[in-house]
Amino acid sequence: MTEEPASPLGPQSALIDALFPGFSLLSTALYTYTRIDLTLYIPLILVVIGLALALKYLHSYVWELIESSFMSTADIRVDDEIYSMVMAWVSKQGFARRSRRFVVNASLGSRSWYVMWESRNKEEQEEEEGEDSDEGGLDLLANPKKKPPKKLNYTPSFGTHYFWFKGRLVMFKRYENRSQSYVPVSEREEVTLSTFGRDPTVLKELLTECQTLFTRQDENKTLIYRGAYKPGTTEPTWLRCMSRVSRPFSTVVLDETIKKSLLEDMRDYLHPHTRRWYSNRGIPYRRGYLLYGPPGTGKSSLSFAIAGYFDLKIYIVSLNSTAMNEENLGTLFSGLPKACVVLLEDIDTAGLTHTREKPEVIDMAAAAQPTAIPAGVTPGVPTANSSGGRISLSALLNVLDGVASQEGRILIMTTNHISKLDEALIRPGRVDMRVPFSLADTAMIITIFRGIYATLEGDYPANSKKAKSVESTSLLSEKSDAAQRALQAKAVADEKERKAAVEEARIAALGEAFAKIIPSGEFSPAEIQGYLLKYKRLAEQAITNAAAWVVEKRAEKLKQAEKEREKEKKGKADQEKAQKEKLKEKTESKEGSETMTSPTSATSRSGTSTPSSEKEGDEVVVV
Ligand SMILES: Nc1ncnc2c1ncn2[C@@H]1O[C@H](COP(=O)(O)OP(=O)(O)OP(=O)(O)O)[C@@H](O)[C@H]1O
Repeated sequence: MTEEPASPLGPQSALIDALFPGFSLLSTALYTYTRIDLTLYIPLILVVIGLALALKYLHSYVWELIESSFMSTADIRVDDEIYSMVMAWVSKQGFARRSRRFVVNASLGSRSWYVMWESRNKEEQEEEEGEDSDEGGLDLLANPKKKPPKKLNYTPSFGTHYFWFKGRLVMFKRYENRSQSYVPVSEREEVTLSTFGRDPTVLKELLTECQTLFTRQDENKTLIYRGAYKPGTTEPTWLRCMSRVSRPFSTVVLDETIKKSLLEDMRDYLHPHTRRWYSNRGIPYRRGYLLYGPPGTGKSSLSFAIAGYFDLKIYIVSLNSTAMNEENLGTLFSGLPKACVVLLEDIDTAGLTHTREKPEVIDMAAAAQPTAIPAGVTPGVPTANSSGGRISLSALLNVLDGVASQEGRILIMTTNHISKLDEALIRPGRVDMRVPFSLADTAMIITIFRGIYATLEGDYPANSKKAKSVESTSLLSEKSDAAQRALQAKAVADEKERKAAVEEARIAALGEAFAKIIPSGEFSPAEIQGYLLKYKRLAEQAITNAAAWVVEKRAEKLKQAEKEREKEKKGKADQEKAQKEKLKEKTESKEGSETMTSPTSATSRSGTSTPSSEKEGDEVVVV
């Protein structure tokens, strides 16, 4: 009889099992089937494990030593614009395209700033491509379904990726920072760029290249920023929301003298020497403009045109936003660049309190009504205003004048009702120039008409049928000699010029005819432009139908005015009713308290003939 093989493990099995769970089971099984005694190898296994751990530690220690002593590293902040710049550059590199594990982004809905930039640019680029291909563009209009799907963006996933830049090996490291558990996963990343060598010049060159590529996309564009919270935080910051092709200053129809003086004033203000001039005299280097006039007269358009003309970024502040308070506004203003345009639109509707010193305090009685207070406002605590916004006039003035407010900025405020504004807001020093806008007069109507119908450079893309038909005459005699060709070219140019002059005269005559039908000072440029856009390529038809449009528009305006009068009347009636009810309630509660007063006072009241006015008057008389 053969003896059962004894377990290879001795008493030390419990200790080994504690260190490596399941070891005894594995070694017994191995011994049963192969007769290999694993316990004999325990020292060897321990040595191997120890060595592996030591090597791992050594590796990270040595690598850290190399990184700190022999490498240069740039940490890329994910909440800064540089992140978008680096990612946009990386996505165009071969190593990113070859990467087998990558991050893919498709929509603007993503929280990543890079995606916002990238998608927006792709959309703009696609739109521009659509405009350039004449036939394709029309095709898309006829069949919108044909629009190609949005392109996807690929960037390498978490890990270390290597690439060559200017003959140097560069490491692009993207990893998740697990310690930031309070921010969304998509924002929890860290990005670094490193290269061998103690000189970081190559990294700086790489970052400059990223920046150049990024800003090249913005040439001739006005960049628009709005206030927003930093991803995953409640810290306000400026977020680039879009870029627009800069609007030529000449396309804003405004009195030429006003336009000229405005431009001269701004040019002088932005001159490099002006800052010193201001500081020498102890005057804060700021300038404010107030654009006022009826709606649709070009106030916002002029603001954007100014930003484009001086190549400045434009920062739009929404004072009506429920998230806007003095602290947030202050943080935003302190984050403004040295020279920029800050736009406060429709300042009269921003719901600023009209007194500087007395912020409104919410009535505790009204607070009992569930709808009386906007969400997030504490009863009894001074509030900025009563109409939704959170900012008071004094808070706004503090921010505009305060130390945090960046010097060098151009502040533009627009309003439809200058009379509604507090004098403090528009006093000299805060508003240095007031620019009036008005409804379209005859000259403006003609200019708007010409602006729509005159053929401008780039109206027809080079490859379009119309452009080709204009150029075709020059191809007629390719075989003729040089002198002949020069003569022909001149003849073609002359012919083109003559045609352009004839066309210009025709449009001017049509413009005058149009201006005779449209009454001066009755409609805004926006209304006239809106009407003409219905007949974009049919100038004559626009003139034919203009009289009917005027009649229709007048009727519409009358109706609108009637509606507003009704609304006003109703508002007044409601107000009166509420006042009466309040008075009634007050009298009733007073009478109630009087019946509850002491007999002495009751006697004295009945005994003395108190004048009725005193009886009904305020508490001071009663006391
Ligand atoms: N003076 C103008 N010159 C050229 N275009 C104008 C002018 N006024 C209005 N428009 C056109 O009308 C549209 C609306 O203009 P804009 O938004 O600038 O007016 P606004 O005065 O700022 O209006 P609101 O007070 O309602 O904000 C724009 O498309 C703009 O092109």
